[in-house]
Amino acid sequence: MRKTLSVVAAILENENKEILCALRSPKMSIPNHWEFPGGKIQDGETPAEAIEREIREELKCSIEANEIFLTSHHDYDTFSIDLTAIRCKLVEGFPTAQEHSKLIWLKRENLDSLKWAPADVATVEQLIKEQL
Ligand SMILES: Nc1nc2c([nH]c(=O)n2[C@H]2C[C@H](O)[C@@H](COP(=O)(O)OP(=O)(O)OP(=O)(O)O)O2)c(=O)[nH]1
Repeated sequence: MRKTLSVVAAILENENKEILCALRSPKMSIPNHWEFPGGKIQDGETPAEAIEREIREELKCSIEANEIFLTSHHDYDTFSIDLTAIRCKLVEGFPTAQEHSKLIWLKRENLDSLKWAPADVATVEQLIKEQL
């Protein structure tokens, strides 16, 4: 049976209203695609706990999970993903890439210039739409 991953992703906005975008490295699954940083929810974790842990591990900074922005489902060829995008606030430190190839802050209207992981397209569209 096809596996469904439960994944959380952080929507982090800076004081210039730019959103943090992360480029998956050639070594990661779905390589060379942009995503909202995050990862798989572990057993027993709430989505908020999962995103706070993932960002601590992946970007070496502390965030606080605020509200859920969007939940979406996407079928890849070999697995499916339930993606929960959560609005988050930076509380300590500054995001630095550990595994990602690159981190950039982008205005919402420019988000669609990147090659996103297919599961993220719904979230990107909602972010762009929200601004109009
Ligand atoms: N973190 C994150 N993952 C995403 C997004 N969109 C998307 O399709 N994914 C996929 C990529 C991965 O297959 C999965 C997330 O798990 P992960 O980040 O722990 O993936 P990984 O395979 O690099 O990690 P691992 O199994 O090697 O520990 O969800 C997104 O916006 N953020």
